[in-house]
Amino acid sequence: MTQVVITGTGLYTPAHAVDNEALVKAFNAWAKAENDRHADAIAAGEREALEYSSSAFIEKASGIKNRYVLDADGILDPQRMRPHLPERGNDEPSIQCEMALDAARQALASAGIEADDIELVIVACSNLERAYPAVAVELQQALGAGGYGFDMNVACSSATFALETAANAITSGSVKRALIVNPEICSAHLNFCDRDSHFIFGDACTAMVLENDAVARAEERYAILGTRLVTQFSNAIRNNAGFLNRVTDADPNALDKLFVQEGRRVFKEVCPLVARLLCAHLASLELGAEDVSRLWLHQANQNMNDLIARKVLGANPGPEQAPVILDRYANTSSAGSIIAFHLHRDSLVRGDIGIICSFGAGYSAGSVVMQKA
Ligand SMILES: CC(C)(COP(=O)(O)OP(=O)(O)OC[C@H]1O[C@@H](n2cnc3c(N)ncnc32)[C@H](O)[C@@H]1OP(=O)(O)O)[C@@H](O)C(=O)NCCC(=O)NCCSC(=O)CC(=O)O
Repeated sequence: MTQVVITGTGLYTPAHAVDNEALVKAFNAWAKAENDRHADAIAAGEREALEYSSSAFIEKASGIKNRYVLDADGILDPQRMRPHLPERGNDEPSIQCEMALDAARQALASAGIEADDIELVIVACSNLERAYPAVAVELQQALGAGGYGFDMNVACSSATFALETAANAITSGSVKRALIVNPEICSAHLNFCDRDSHFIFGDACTAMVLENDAVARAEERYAILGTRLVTQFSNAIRNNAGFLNRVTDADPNALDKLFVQEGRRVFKEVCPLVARLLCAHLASLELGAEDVSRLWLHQANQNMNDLIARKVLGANPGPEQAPVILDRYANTSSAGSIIAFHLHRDSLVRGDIGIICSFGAGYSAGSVVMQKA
């Protein structure tokens, strides 16, 4: 039987770091200016004054202390409150292709292979820069990869869904090597004027090389023992941006064309869904909590991750067992669990078992159980 292995990973981290203090300062300056602008209406009781944000709340409610973004200046400008990413011409590389190239080259180097060894390129992320041509096809050409490529979007679960897709392509014999990249520009879909969520997201891009074990060259390999995916429709995380916006005569700048969530509901509904998925997946592989050395969980909220890890492992996990990267990176959507895998796997030894787990909009959740070979 074909064994699929992960042989390389890469991570692109944007140059601009924004800590909670800087973000809150910009939000509060914007909120004060709005309140000043509407002072009469507020005094007349016709309008509620905007409340201020606080770093202490953000860290306590989410665990986030910092995020990396493609453009900090636009986000931190109270007159703008959104990144500024100038439009690129058709003859220039797209932003997502550029992010992906950096992460992909690292992943290829760690797998010890060349770009033309790759036969399948999947760009999997929450937001794609354009409708077509696929960013994956642009990346395929920019890298010099062979075969074919396509884009896919399963929001925060894009990476795990792509892992199953790529693993199946290798198992079927269709390709021997695949590259998955997750270029997330979450700062572009985030409403920085929404006190409830302005702190949630950051930008990053991850990459992974998957290979048929029989052709892999890298010494460090993670054998995929199984994948399991689940979806369950919910409006609790939603973004109505889409190509029909122009023709429905809806306001294309309306706030529902950005990320909107009911955070409490997400917390309550998604934790049990994910815990059930992971426990059932382990059981189907005849594994128990005691067999799991590491949980590389989706990085959205620290309290959520603690709860899921407790439900799956039966005890509070140490930082080694369920590594945290959301304190530095915030929620980078599909890239989050892969950043955790990329940065926190060195201490594993041969035979150790770990799970990459995603969850998010859809709802969607994915589990990839791996063993260090
Ligand atoms: C968003 C949250 C951090 C919010 O934390 P809480 O639920 O504890 O907080 P809350 O909204 O109930 O608010 C509690 C109190 O704090 C106040 N409050 C809200 N925002 C504040 C701020 N910025 N500063 C100070 N106070 C604030 C509220 O008004 C309220 O006040 P009062 O008490 O006076 O009423 C959390 O709910 C969360 O992370 N949920 C899970 C979200 C998640 O994982 N989403 C997935 C994202 S989608 C994803 O990952 C990507 C994808 O799928 O694409």
